Amino acid sequence: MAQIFCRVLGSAQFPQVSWPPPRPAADSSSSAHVVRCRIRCSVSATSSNALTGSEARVIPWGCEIESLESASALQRWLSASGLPPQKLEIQRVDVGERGLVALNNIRKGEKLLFVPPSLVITADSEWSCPEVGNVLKKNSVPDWPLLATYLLSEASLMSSSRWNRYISALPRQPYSLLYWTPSELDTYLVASQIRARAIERITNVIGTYNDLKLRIFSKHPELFPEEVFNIDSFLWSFGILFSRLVRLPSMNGKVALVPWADMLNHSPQVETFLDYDKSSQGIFFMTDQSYQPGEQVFISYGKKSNGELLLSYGFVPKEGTNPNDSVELSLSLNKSDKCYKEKLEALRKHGLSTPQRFPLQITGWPVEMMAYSYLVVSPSNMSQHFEEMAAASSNGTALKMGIKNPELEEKALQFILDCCESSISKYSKFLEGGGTPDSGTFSAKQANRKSLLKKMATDLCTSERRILYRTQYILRRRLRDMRSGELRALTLFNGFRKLFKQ
Ligand SMILES: C[S@@+](CC[C@H](N)C(=O)[O-])C[C@H]1O[C@@H](n2cnc3c(N)ncnc32)[C@H](O)[C@@H]1O
Repeated sequence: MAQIFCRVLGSAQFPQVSWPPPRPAADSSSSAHVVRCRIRCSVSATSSNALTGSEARVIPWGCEIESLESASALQRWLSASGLPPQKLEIQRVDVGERGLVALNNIRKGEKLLFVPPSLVITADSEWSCPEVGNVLKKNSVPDWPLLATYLLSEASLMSSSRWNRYISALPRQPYSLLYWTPSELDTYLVASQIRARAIERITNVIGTYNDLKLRIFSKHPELFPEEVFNIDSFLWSFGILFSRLVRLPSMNGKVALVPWADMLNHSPQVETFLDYDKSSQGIFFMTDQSYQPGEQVFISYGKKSNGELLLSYGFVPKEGTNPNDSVELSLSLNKSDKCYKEKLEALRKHGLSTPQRFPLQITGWPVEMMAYSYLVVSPSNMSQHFEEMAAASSNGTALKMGIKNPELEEKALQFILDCCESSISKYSKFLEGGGTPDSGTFSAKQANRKSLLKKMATDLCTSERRILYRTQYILRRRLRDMRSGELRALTLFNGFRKLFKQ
């Protein structure tokens, strides 16, 4: 399948920005104009920060996600600005707070939306403060940080920006893992590998912001005032990109924010995605099921696991409804292994390391994980095969029969089973213990947030443990069959021996 929201990252993380060293500073003669036109936003410190757990500034843009007022204003503005009449309307919905709901009968295979390019935000969009955009472009800032800065620059201009209606309807406080504090990640996601992915992502966003600040913002303080371009506002704008940006296959993979289309929620049961229609010159999608009036219409954000959906979009689908769900199992070389160094070297040569994470699905595990396990349990007399095992762990090529033998296979399966069981026990400790008890007193808002995060973490951990239980069951059965097969062979052999002795 081609692309959908935030496909740009796939399973990898945000690419750290590194572009050529800054060129000579931009002409600052126009900066007075920029300062005049930018409405300085006063921000207050009330909520806790995803990075340090310290006090952070409240974002003054956007709205509460359940707010329909700003969504209706957005709808009116879009219609007046060239959005053709729609068969859909923004409404409060059961899944996803606000969503697009069918106004008429919609057939399977129908094309919907047709958002014109003039209503789409891309890296080529005009800046209300062109001086700001020019500095970023002169410094060859890549699309993602450029769009994050664009959003903030336009947001700070409020009604002077043409995107005011759009920005006012964006959620002020999304719940993606980008906004969880380190202590929330540690408390609620201690068992899940998604915690490490969240930390990687937060670190990358901070690194990107620091790069921008060092190379550009600090050199043009009149264009990039700290009140607007700070780490808290960047976390917000990156959060908006992670949860709403689309990559359009028919526009050579161009990334875009598509107002109106980005009100569509995700369903793991549909496969349709947004794209550009060359003939009608608009962003559209083709329904892959029919809808009756009043029903919510969905698209797919991609074949993502529940953990990946929580990471970028801040929600976990209902248990058992996501056919693309998976859980990562972390495998490590044994530090006391005589061949530890040799094995690690072979892994590194193929872009792997220790520990290494592999995705398990309810339907099975990747061949790469099996090859990695062979390498972990191989004795030193198999060192001539380490290289081949490491390669297979990386690219999934089949191991030769000479390497695969029943004894080693049994050891490898037992190793995976042990890792699975130790992971299950971490999940059970969290799920049955309910995490570390909350200490201190909280405002109603803080208590609300805590119970929401805890619910999402519990849903995620329950779905991940379910996959681990299934894997454990299959591994145990396979080992039992192997062992009973060995036993049968041994009994048969002893029977023959007795026969020949007689
Ligand atoms: C592209 S926006 C969709 C519009 C969004 N509901 C709104 O009101 O702005 C993506 C966000 O919608 C919500 N969302 C999308 N699909 C969802 C689902 N299946 N269940 C719960 N929330 C969902 C999440 O908050 C996600 O970050």
